[in-house]
Amino acid sequence: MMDEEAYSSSSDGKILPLPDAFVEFLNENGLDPSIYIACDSTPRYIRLKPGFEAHIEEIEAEIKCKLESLCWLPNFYFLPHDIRIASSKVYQEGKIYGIDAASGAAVYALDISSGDHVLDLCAAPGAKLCMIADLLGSSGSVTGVDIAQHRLAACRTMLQKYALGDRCRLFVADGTTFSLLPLRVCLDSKSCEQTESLLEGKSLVYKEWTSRRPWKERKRASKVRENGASNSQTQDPELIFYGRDSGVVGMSKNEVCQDITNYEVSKHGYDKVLVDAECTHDGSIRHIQKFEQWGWETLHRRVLDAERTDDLTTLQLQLLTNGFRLLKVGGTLVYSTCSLTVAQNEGVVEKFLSQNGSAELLEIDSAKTWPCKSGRIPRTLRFDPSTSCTSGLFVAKFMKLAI
Ligand SMILES: C[S@@+](CC[C@H](N)C(=O)[O-])C[C@H]1O[C@@H](n2cnc3c(N)ncnc32)[C@H](O)[C@@H]1O
Repeated sequence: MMDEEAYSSSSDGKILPLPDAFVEFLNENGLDPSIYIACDSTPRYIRLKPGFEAHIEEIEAEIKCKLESLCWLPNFYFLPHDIRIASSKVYQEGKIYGIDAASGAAVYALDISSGDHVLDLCAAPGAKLCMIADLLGSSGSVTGVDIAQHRLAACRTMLQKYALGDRCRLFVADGTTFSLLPLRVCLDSKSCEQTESLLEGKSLVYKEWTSRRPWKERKRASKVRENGASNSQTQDPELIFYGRDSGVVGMSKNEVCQDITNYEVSKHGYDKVLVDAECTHDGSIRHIQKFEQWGWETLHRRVLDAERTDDLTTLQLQLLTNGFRLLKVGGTLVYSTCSLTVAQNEGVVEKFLSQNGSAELLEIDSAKTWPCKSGRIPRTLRFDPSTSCTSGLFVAKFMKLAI
């Protein structure tokens, strides 16, 4: 339980289970602290893996509760607070997984079609990446990038658990400088049967991925990581996973990691990019609640510190700019954060638009039936617990125009 002194009152006199410093942070950022009152009643959600619709009764029997579907998002169900799914067979087999409905909406905003090549620039731990891979079906590809190796390793585990990795590649890399194209050209022209051979010039080709990598290869990767730790700007992307249909199998390292020109990007860049950027997580009620265990004193350093917020907005703009650079002309990008502050959302969007003449802010068509509010810039969206019965999320969508 929280300390008595950790309670604070909102402008309408309601008692909030939040420390004064956090309420002050919300007030400074123009956020209504009372949205956090709904935190205890905000539902949890699960997504049913497509193809398992006929198994719903079996799933209900196993988790011992009736599942109510969410009317505005396909395959999403409410999960009562007292139901635990982690030890259930259906969860362990990957038929259901926990993901907030607002996160699901950000992925739907991408409007993924079969055959798309998708880049997820801040992919770990991977709930959105799994959903992207799910929506992609049996063509196209998804490339996940994250700077945190251990978090991306968790994402790899999740992809394997849900059997969604066939068309995925995962790179440990800095999303602000990541510069690899999708392997669309190669996917069209190469067959996986060339895997066992060596290419001319003795360049090694990637064989089918296995978790049991040869000792020499693991040593090389850890050396690269060590060197990179002292000079993260020049670190090469490290491929930590690729599926059998990701286009990597049968390719040489040089082919996978080749340099690109702007002309190539405009034609062969990604069809869709998700930049679910690092942020202060202040919109994620469950994240804020964790400070009860971590100690409210750490909230200042992790969320409220103005210097950290300035660094974050710079990082967010760089991630958005680089994600947009890797988009082909006519492609679309979704920028999202689980912060509700203006600086990390509309502030970043405004700066980005002023620096990128080929970016157009798009209306998100599917959002017409979503229970969310418009952001301070028209066409942007805000989810929050009291409006949407979800965690807080900001979503903006852009298209790359030919100029
Ligand atoms: C909000 S989380 C992403 C959540 C993820 N999209 C999901 O659905 O599970 C932000 C992620 O950005 C990553 N990150 C932070 N700085 C980065 C950078 N410069 N390049 C790539 N990823 C970065 C963090 O490691 C973190 O995993």
